[in-house]
Amino acid sequence: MSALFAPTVPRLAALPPSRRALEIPTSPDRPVLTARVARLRGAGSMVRGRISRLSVRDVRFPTSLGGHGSDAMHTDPDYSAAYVVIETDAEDGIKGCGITFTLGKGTEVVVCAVNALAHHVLNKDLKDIVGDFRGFYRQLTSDGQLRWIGPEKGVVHLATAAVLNAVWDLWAKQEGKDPRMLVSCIDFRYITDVLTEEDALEILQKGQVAKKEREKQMLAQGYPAYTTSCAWLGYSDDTLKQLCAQALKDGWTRFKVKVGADLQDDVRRCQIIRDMIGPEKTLMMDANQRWDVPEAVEWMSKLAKFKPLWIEEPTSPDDILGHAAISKALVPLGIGIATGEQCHNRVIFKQLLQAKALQFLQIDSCRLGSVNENLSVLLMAKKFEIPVCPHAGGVGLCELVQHLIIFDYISVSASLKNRMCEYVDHLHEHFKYPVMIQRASYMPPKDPGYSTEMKEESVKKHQYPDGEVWKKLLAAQEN
Ligand SMILES: C[C@H](O)[C@@H](O)[C@@H](O)[C@H](O)C(=O)O
Ligand SMILES: [Mg+2]
Repeated sequence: MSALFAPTVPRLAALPPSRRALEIPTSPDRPVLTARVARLRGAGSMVRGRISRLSVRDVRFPTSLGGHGSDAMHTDPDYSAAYVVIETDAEDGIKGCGITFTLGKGTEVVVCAVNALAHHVLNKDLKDIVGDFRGFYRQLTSDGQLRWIGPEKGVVHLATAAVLNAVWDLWAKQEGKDPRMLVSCIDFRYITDVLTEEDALEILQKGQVAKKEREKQMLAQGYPAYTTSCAWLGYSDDTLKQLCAQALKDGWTRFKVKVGADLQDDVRRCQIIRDMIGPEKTLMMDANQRWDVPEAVEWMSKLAKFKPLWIEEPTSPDDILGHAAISKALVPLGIGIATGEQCHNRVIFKQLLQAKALQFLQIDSCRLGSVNENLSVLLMAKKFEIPVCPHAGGVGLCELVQHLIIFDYISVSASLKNRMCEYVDHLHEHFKYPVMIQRASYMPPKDPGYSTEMKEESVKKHQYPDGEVWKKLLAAQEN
């Protein structure tokens, strides 16, 4: 039902109206493509085209000017994206769009990496790519020369995410997916000690039970969200109060506040927000990797009175045992550990789970190797019974990750307990299929694809350094 995964919606939406009548909604015991439809189209004809063009652009939004997105470590973030578009020779006008999220200057480095990866995609048939998606994923992440500057982490992995997100968008616009197909996209290398292909299939098959009810529930109520928009670190107390009052009016019940730079500031800001939202509503805190391990425990002991559900990224994202130590100290105070937005790959997530280092797992649609790698993490989280609460915000992260988390609920976790997806109220107007929030919940996307496509006008305006917005800003800086 989420447009990326539910077999019915993307295909219905992608087809011309005259052919929609042929579609029969899928159910667990019905193949994705019904025999009748397959016969009419010619089996396999849904996946079509050879990738004939890949373009990548450096798109930046000057969010730092308003302090939007600021935290204890990223004080002047310009929300940006390396924006990839792939086209095919199929002459159907369908293109695949992919992004990865970056902050300003970092974008130009990611753009270079995308260009370095492009030859893996160009001139390939989409059918061959998705026919062996696991192999293709491995080809991209195991490039004999590029993996040296990864492997599967940092700039090359962000570039991999952007490229693969475009492939998923293209594929999702063309056809739906079933459990076996999804499992065949996952590279299980390095994780078979906790999740095998058989485990994955078993989880997904169990996830088919009562799936229709969960789909209906999502369509009616949406997926619960929380907001980070009120309490960026660079916001004044007045802005914080004003945004918080508005969010309460809009029905938000879960809030995240940035902490970690100055304890007195944190105490004051947390007091303001707790007073405004009251004792019952949910509060989360995010330190963005600011502390050492003992410092994290000490600092959070002082903020415990504000009853945070979790502290996010208390220390280096690479410090698995450090997270475990912090978790051991803070869980007795009722504070869980959340992390993931800067986790390199599935291996780090595996170890975080093995080490009992987190209580909330935060996948990121643009840092991990696209849907392929995120699927493996969702399945591992299910195996360890750790709730997934995705990282979103940035540019387009909400648009992408809503597909993953709604899929998680419908087909993997089957639970909403302790689960919610981040929401940030910025930059959605630049997307062709922006997220829809109702009653503080993500309403399932119904348009074809992965909601990755940006409006051409927005891309042109914000392209760095020649777009209209940057030309003006850069000229003003010179004067
Ligand atoms: C620089 C960014 O805005 C981060 O502060 C942001 O992604 C944040 O960690 C979050 O959890 O939303
Ligand atoms: Mg965060």
